[in-house]
Amino acid sequence: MTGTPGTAATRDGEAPERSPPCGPSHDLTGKVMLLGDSGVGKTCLLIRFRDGAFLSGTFIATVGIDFRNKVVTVDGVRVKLQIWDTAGQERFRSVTHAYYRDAQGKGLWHGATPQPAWLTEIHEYAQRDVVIMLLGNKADVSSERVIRSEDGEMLAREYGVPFMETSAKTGMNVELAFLAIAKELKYRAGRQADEPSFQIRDYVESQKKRPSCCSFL
Ligand SMILES: Nc1nc2c(ncn2[C@@H]2O[C@H](COP(=O)(O)OP(=O)(O)OP(=O)(O)O)[C@@H](O)[C@H]2O)c(=O)[nH]1
Ligand SMILES: [Mg+2]
Repeated sequence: MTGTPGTAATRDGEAPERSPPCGPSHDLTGKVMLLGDSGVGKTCLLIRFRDGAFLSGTFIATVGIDFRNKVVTVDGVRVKLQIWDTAGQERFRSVTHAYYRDAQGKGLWHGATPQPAWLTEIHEYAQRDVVIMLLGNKADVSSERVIRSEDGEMLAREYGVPFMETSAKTGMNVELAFLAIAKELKYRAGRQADEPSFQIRDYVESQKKRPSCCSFL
């Protein structure tokens, strides 16, 4: 869908993209960016989604920007998500801004408190019709979870974006977060005549799991 930086690049251990004899491996491509403060779990969410594993142990902050591809099938359409994992540290901000322009989907992951500043950044640097999703990661950590959830819901309502809590540790809602973006991109790419309209916020609300709760209730 876009000529994005790195589209033709290959990673260590990742084969260069070639079409198999029977046709291309996907029907459309979308670029997704993960944004948020350092340590909120962006890289872990990507690894959970891509490889089904959790990176526990020593925290290694991302330097600059990195990407992984994953093809998902939504409603019979294969969508290649090119997922850009940005560094949350302030000193890399100018590097990551350069990549905003071509992204169709963005995930904002927040740890303890929602960060409206990231939404302001997206509006400043990204395309107008970018798909934004607000995620509250580390939902498996019980402390302050409910407060976080309420804050997240409120911020999401204010900005008109979907919100869900995720956990890279348990996998909760991780697949859904990426699939919802893939569905939206597929819907935008070409709606069939008999296809019902797709509202990403309604879809997320109907599908998301809520953290099983709460020690003080
Ligand atoms: N309990 C719990 N810990 C998590 C979760 N996600 C990430 N972590 C931990 O949080 C720390 C930071 O995770 P990263 O994914 O590296 O954070 P990041 O957002 O990529 O940070 P930067 O690359 O600096 O922007 C690591 O120690 C992870 O093990 C989660 O869902 N639950
Ligand atoms: Mg990282």
